[in-house]
Amino acid sequence: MDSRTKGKTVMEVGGDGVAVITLINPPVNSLSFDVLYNLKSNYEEALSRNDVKAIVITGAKGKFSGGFDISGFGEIQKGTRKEPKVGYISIDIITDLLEAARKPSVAAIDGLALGGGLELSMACHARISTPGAQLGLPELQLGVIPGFGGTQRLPRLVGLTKALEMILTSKPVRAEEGHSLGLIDAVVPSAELLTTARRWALDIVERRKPWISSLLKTDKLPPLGEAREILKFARGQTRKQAPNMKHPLMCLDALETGIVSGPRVGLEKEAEVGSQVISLDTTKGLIHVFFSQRGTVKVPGVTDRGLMPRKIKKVAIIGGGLMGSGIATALILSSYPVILKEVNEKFLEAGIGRVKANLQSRVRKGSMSKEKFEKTMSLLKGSLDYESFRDVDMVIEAVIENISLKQQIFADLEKYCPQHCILASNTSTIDLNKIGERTKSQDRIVGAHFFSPAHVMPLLEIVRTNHTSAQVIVDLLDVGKKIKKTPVVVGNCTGFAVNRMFFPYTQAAMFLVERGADPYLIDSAVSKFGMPMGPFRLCDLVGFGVAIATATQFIENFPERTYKSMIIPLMQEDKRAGEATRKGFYLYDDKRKAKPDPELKKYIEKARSISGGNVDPKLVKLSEKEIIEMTFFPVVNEACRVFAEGIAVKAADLDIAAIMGMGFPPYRGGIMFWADSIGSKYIYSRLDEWSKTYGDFFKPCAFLAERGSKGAPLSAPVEQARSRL
Ligand SMILES: CCCCCCCCC[C@H](O)CC(=O)SCCNC(=O)CCNC(=O)[C@H](O)C(C)(C)COP(=O)(O)OP(=O)(O)OC[C@H]1O[C@@H](n2cnc3c(N)ncnc32)[C@H](O)[C@@H]1OP(=O)(O)O
Ligand SMILES: NC(=O)c1ccc[n+]([C@@H]2O[C@H](COP(=O)([O-])OP(=O)(O)OC[C@H]3O[C@@H](n4cnc5c(N)ncnc54)[C@H](O)[C@@H]3O)[C@@H](O)[C@H]2O)c1
Repeated sequence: MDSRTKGKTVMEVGGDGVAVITLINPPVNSLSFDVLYNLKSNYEEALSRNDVKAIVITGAKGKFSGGFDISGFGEIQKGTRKEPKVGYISIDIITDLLEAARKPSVAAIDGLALGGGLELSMACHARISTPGAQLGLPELQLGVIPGFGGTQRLPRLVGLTKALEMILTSKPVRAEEGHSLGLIDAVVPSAELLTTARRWALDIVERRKPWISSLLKTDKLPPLGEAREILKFARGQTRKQAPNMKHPLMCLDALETGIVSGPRVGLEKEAEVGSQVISLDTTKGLIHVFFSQRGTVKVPGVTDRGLMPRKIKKVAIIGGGLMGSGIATALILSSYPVILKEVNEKFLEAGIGRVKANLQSRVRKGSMSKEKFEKTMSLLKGSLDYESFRDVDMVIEAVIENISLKQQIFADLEKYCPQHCILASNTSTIDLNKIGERTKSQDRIVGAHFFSPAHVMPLLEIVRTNHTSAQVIVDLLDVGKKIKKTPVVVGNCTGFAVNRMFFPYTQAAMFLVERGADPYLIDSAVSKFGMPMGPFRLCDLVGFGVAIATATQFIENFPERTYKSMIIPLMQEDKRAGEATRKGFYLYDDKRKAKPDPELKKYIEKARSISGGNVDPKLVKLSEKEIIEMTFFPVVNEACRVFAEGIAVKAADLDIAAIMGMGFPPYRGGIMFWADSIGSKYIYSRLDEWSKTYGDFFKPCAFLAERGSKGAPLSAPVEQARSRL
C-alpha cells in the first residue's frame, strides 16, 4: 500500500464466476476515499468482465467495515480535502453503479458493519453475516447523518419505527436480531461465510434467490399518514432530548423526503443535508471528541515504549464504602476476582451489601440474569486482614480521606503484597507522594481516581507522580480498558484535572448569587447550555459535606484564587445539606423533585454580609450568555493552568475529562475545544476585565494571558520543557 493512501480493496475472481472484493483498511476497514474509489474501480472491472457473474463484498480480518473514515470529515472541515460532488459516492457509486448493476452483489459480514459499512451492505442484493456481527448506523453520535443511503434503505428493510430507533439511538443490533428484522438474509458460522455468500450470489443469478434492491422495497413502509405521525413524534422527542443540535432533525428531514417523494429524491436530500451538517460546530465538536477519547490512551513517553500490560489476575480493594463498593462492582463485572477489606464484620457486610445492591439493580432492570448475578458475586471475597493480599496484583485503597490512615495502609501494603503489586489510591485530593511517604515503593504507587458512582461513571483519572513507573501506567490503562472506562493520565496535584476544573465552576456560581444573580436562572442557563444540571442543583445532589470538604482543599492549596462563599456552610449549620436532607438550594418532595425555595434568599443575604460584597446591578440582570461566560471562563482559566503545569499532557485530555467527569456537553467538543471556538483573546479580555472589577478569582493565568494577548489557540501543545509529565 502506498504510504500516502489510506486503505485499498482487492478483487479476486474465482472459477465459479464470483468476484470477491475485500475492503482493507486496518484496524476497522473504514471507508476512506481511497477505499471507496478503489471499490468503484473494482466494480467497473467486475461489471465489464465476462468471467464475472456476481460480486461478493467482504472485509479483511473478520471486520466488514466500521464505516466512512471519520478523519475524512475533519479533512473536509479543515479544507485539506475537496469535498466530492454532492451525492457522488452515495448516488453515482453506491446506487447507480453497485445497486443498479446488471450483476448481483452479496455482502459477507463478519464483525462490524457500522455506518457507511452497513449502508454499503444494504445496497447489496443480499446480506449474509456471522452470529457475532454488529449492525448499526451510529452517525448521529458523530454529528453527521447516515450518508450512503442509510436514511432511505434502512426504513425500507426494517420498517420506519425500527429504523428511527436504530438511527436516533445510534445503537447497533446483533446478527440474530438483524435477521429477524429482515436486515440480514442468513446467519452462518464464520467458516461458512464466504462460501455461503458466493453461493447466494450465484443463486440470485440463477433466480433461485430473489434479486432485491432495498431502495425499491415498499412493503415495510407504513402508509403516508401514519409515517408522518411517526416522524412528527420522533421530531418532538428529538427536540426535547437534543435541543442544541440540528443534525438529528436534518436527518429526519431526509427520511421524510424519501417516504413522501420517493427514494431517489430522498437520496438527493440525504446527500444535500449530509454535506451541510459537516460544517456545523456541533459536528466539529463531536468528531473532535471521537478522536480525543481514543487519544487518551496514547501517552507520550509511556505507551510508545513498547511496554506490554502485565496480567492482573486478582485485585484487592481497601474500604467498602461508597467508592470501594462501586470500584469492586466495576471490577467483578469485568471478571476480575476481588478481595474487599474492611475494618470489621459489620462494615464488611455493608460493603458487600452495596456491591450486591449495585448488581441487583441490573437484575431488576433485566440487564443481568440471576445466574450471571450469582457468578459475578462469587468473584467477590471479603477480608478483615491482609493475609489474603499475598498474591494480589493490584490494590486500590478507598478509605476515608485521611492522610495518616492512608500512609499507614500503604506501609502495611508494602509488607504484605508481592513486590510487583500495583499500589493505587482512589484519593480525590491528597498528594500521592505524601501517601507513599512511609514506603520504598514510590515507583508502583499511582492514583486510580474513579468518579461516583464508580461502576457507572465512565472516567478514570490515572494519576502519576514523578516516580510512578511507565509499566504501572500501562497496566492501569489496560485495566481501565477492560472495565470499560475512559482513562485520562494526569499529574499529581490537589484535585488533579477534573476537580481542579470543578472548583471554579461552583465558586463562580456562588460569587454571582452573592452579588445578586438569581441561582435558579443560573441553573437554567447552565442546563440550557447542555450541562446535565446547574451548579446549585449539583451541589444539592453531591451533598454539602462533600462540597465543603473539596472547597477546603482548594482554599488551602490555591488561596490566591479562591472565592470564599459562606452560603453552603450557613445552610449546613441549619441542617440543610442538599438533596439527602430534602433541603438545599432547592426543596425536594417525596419523589425527589426539586422546587425553588424562597427562603434561600435569607442565606444569600447573610453570606453577602459576611463577605462584605454588594449587590451589583449588572450581575442581577445577566443574560444567559453572560451567565455561561462568567461560570465557564474561570473553568477555562483553571484548565489552562492544569495544561500549562503539565498536569494534563494534551488539551484534548482535558476535553475528555470535562465531558466525562463534569458532564460538559460533548457536542461542544470539551472545555479547551469550546474555548478555542470562542477565541482566547475574547476569554482573556473578559476575565481580565472582571478581575479588575471583582478580584483575583477571575484573574487570567499567565498561560491564558500569553496566548490570549496573541489570540493563539489554547489547545496548541505546551513546550515539553514546561510539562511535568
Ligand atoms: C460531504 C461528502 C463527504 C463524503 C460523504 C460522507 C458520507 C458519510 C457516510 C456515512 O454514513 C458516515 C459514516 O459512516 S460515519 C462513521 C460511522 N461509524 C462509526 O461511528 C463507528 C466508529 N467507531 C467505533 O464505534 C469503534 O471504533 C468501533 C468500530 C466499534 C471499534 O471499537 P474498538 O473499541 O474495537 O476500537 P477503537 O479504539 O474505538 O478504534 C480502533 C481504531 O480505529 C479507529 N476508527 C474506528 N472507526 C473508525 C472510522 N469509522 N473512521 C476512522 N477511524 C476509525 C479509531 O480511531 C482507533 O484508531 P487508533 O488510531 O486510536 O487506533
Ligand atoms: N465520595 C466520592 O464522591 C468520591 C469520589 C472520588 C474519590 N473519593 C475518594 O474515595 C475515598 C473513599 O471515599 P468514600 O466516599 O467511599 O468514603 P466512605 O466513607 O463511603 O468509605 C470509606 C470506607 O473505608 C473504610 N475503612 C476505613 N479504614 C479502613 C481500613 N483501615 N481498612 C479497610 N477499610 C477501612 C470505612 O469503614 C468505610 O467503609 C476517599 O479517599 C475519597 O476522597 C470519593
